[in-house]
Amino acid sequence: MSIAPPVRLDEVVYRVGARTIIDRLDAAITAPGITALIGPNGAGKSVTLRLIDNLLLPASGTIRIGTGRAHVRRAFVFQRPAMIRASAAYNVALGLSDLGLTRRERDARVRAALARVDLLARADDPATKLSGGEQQRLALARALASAPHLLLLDEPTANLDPAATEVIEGLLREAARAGTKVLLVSHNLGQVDRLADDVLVLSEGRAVEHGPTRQVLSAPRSAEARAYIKRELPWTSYAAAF
Ligand SMILES: Nc1ncnc2c1ncn2[C@@H]1O[C@H](COP(=O)(O)OP(=O)(O)OP(=O)(O)O)[C@@H](O)[C@H]1O
Repeated sequence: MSIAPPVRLDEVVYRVGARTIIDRLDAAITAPGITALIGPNGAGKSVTLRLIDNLLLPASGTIRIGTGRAHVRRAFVFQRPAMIRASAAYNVALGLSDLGLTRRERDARVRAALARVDLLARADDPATKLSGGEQQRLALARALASAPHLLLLDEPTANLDPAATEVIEGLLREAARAGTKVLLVSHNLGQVDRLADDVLVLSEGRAVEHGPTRQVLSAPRSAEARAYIKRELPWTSYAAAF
């Protein structure tokens, strides 16, 4: 059981050329559990995840993860998972290389992770030959195998059928219960409603709202959040609230 690390963004700015993509973003994601990042296309959700994972560097502002006392193990599941041309099992094992495990421990973890996403039977198949949805499950297996303190996911179920989506949602709940802090980008507000403890709404590179899921989805306070959520509402149980 790990302790979910807090994630704090303070006046974060990210630019590409002259364009400001993230514009003085402030957010304090301090509660454990699952936090959803929502907002319209181009709002800056994926860039924010990459900034949190240190894959991008802000032009200014600060990002603090954890309390500074202990190393925070992170894992990222991208919207389009990148697999190397090797077996599914090898792709999962890659995520475990710097954990100091024995070969036997590593193999056991790989097998357990593959079983959790129902891909054990495909362990020896080339990862690049798996379907898009299978690769997405494999990416989650790779991420979970390292038992991360912080798990960042960008639309992890976008290509999955409903049964596979349910499996993934169950695994995310389980990880959060075990103490992993989960940050999830999703346009599926039904999923956000099912999974998230709190919701951070981004619009034009800024955080326009952050609160408990029920409150944000049923009674958003900002005009931007209201406009976005209203359009997505037919998929949720909140339609009647508007
Ligand atoms: N390297 C880059 N070069 C140019 N523009 C970029 C770059 N990275 C991101 N952007 C732009 O920044 C904006 C925010 O991108 P981001 O991918 O974070 O949006 P998003 O909220 O995740 O959107 P979506 O819901 O469509 O996935 C977009 O307009 C995107 O085109």
